[in-house]
Amino acid sequence: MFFGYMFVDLMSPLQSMIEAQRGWTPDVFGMYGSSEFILNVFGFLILAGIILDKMGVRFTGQLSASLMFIGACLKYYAVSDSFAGSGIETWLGSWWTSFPASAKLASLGFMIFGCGMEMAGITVSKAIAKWFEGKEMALAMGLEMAIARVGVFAIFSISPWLADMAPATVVRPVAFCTVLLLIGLLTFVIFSFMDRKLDKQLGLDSRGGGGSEEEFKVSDLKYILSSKVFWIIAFLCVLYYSAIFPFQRFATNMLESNLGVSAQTAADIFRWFPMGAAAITPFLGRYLDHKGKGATMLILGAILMIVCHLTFAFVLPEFPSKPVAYGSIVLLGISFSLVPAALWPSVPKIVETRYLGSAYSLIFWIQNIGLCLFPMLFGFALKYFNAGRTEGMPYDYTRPMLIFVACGVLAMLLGLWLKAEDRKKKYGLELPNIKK
Ligand SMILES: NCCCC[C@H](NC(=O)[C@@H](N)CCCCN)C(=O)O
Repeated sequence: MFFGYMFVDLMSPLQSMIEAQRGWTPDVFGMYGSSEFILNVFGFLILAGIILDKMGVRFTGQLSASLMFIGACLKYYAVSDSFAGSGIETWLGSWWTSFPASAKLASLGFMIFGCGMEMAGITVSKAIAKWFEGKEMALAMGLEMAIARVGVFAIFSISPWLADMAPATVVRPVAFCTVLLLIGLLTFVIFSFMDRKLDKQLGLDSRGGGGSEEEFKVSDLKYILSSKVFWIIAFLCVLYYSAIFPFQRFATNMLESNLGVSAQTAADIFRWFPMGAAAITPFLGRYLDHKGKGATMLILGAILMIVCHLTFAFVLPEFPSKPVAYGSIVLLGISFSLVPAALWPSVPKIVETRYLGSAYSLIFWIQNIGLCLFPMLFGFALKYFNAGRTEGMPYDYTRPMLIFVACGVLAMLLGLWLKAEDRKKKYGLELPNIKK
């Protein structure tokens, strides 16, 4: 997860450089960002959930880590100098000419990587639920997400530094993260041995099944799809995350434009966002394990996000102050701890373990639709509202940012609805995870 999250965001602080070196304008950059989710949206994630519930965490984990590595290799080739001037580049550049050939192949690589990354995400969640059932599950998930956030922090620091080394190039950070993904694949193989040992101790079969619960059947999906609370969680998830991950991709340039600073300085400010989240998420997970209050945490997280995005939209352009920028980013980090820390451990409370993988995959699927559309929508909004902008001028982010504010408002309303449903139907979303 650490290396995966690094790979996802390695281009984020390099928007200006990739525009200068490979001609990726903001709309191209936005579409490239969306490509991570395209195959998932067109059904791969549903299949991934079924594979996970049928084949178990070890097989699915190794398959997903392999896909991540293959996708990364393709993306590396797309931005490399050997691709520039090749026959493939000529052919890819001969159609849909407004979208550069390097962006087309990099997007294909990112699509394959994205399948592996999301499949790994659900696999890891199911593995944690298996290893920590009735124990410190939220803390374990919180730590996993904290490690992922440290990855984002690390890449926001390392990527511009690697890219800026003479001769400045976007290729170096891509190559670096591709090697890390190979190491990630090897670490999952090691985990698989440990997981097999756990199964032996628990008396489970080679796929981690065969305990007291029934085996998963594809028809079980109907139990998930007919649950109202499942849909509330899924829509809350898509709205909340659509205002976080797509924003993350544009945040460096937003700060660059609003504060009038360099890309490096903007990335230096923004990298504290995942760090804030990394520091707090495990504590909130622990709180949830011992005290509960999951639904309340979701509402609070959405409110904090609204405040932050309003600040980026209206306050920063008027008062381009670094303390205001840092303050809002730390606050957004707190929001980004509250929601994930409460959201993911809530899923095992509303569905049975045998179809937990499919429940996670359906939530990820709906979330991926948002993550796929929002960078495009935001990229187009940015271009539309900056129609008169000339090369080198800062972008105006005020009106595009309202897209993210609206997501926050809707997520907050869903959080309130979820809390009301929980009070009525007693899912235990406000109760601690640890059973004494
Ligand atoms: N075991 C993973 C729990 C979910 C963590 C969550 N990630 C997602 O929701 C992903 N579907 C989206 C990741 C987008 C970047 N690739 C998180 O909070 O990071």
